[in-house]
Amino acid sequence: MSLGTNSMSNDTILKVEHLSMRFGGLMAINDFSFEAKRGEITALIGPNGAGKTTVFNCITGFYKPTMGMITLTQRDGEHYLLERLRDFEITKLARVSRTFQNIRLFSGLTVLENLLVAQHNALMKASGYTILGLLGLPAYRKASAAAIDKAKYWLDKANLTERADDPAGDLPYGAQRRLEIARAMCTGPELLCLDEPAAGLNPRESAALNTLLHSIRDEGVSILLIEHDMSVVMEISDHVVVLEYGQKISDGTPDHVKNDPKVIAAYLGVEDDEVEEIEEQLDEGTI
Ligand SMILES: Nc1ncnc2c1ncn2[C@@H]1O[C@H](COP(=O)(O)OP(=O)(O)OP(=O)(O)O)[C@@H](O)[C@H]1O
Repeated sequence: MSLGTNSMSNDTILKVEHLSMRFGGLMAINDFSFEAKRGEITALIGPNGAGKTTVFNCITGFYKPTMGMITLTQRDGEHYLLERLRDFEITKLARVSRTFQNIRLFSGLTVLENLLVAQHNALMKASGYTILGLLGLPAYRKASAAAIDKAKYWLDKANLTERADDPAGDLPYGAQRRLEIARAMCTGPELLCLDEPAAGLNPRESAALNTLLHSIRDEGVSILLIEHDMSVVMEISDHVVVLEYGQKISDGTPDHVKNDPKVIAAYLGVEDDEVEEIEEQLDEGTI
């Protein structure tokens, strides 16, 4: 649902307010709020089962939240309430794209074809949805050339130009991950949501991923990611939000979060009364 424009800060691309998600008797997300800033990489982290994927699924329309409001503000100030949109509308209207934990490419199509298929909707629109449009309309020819240019641009950014004509399924794992992200970029998102993009990557592939994510951010596209690999999170994120048992326990810069006793306790699996002890150890510099 588009709300038009209003005075909310245009620096915030995503505002999640009082989000709750119940599965039967389990409150997977409980009154969770955070903001992601435009042009930043925001990481959502937390121990296994903390609720990260559930939050992602609420933002991208796979789940309808039990309660709460999720506002996406585009560059031109247009607002969308994501919890009221269907998943395809979230991609098409609100311009939110996502990737999944498990790679979902068209493995029999070439690398280039994967990037062109992602632009199918824009091309069909330019054709006027007619065969004559496909064959002769100048608008279609222009859109088709633009689609090829965009595909070439993201092939280059993802360092995949040399593999453009190879089947996507033949690429090494890390290259498939970059292709998935390049494909998402071909849909022209304002917010890119990545579910564990570094999972299973070797250090070289991880470095190539970081380069790609930085180049996406440098174009002004905002990134929200779930990631388990702390070295990736600390290296590439501008802002980190930490979830535990469906609730926010920390929110700030990577440095702030890294030194937050509550976060250390959550990751070490200690009880609440041991947090003070960790605080003392942090002050003494013994951890
Ligand atoms: N569709 C569902 N039905 C029932 N329970 C669910 C469903 N999806 C998630 N849950 C539960 O909600 C809680 C949060 O799960 P979620 O997958 O969001 O956590 P996570 O932080 O992404 O975990 P991980 O790091 O292991 O992927 C878990 O207890 C999980 O079992």
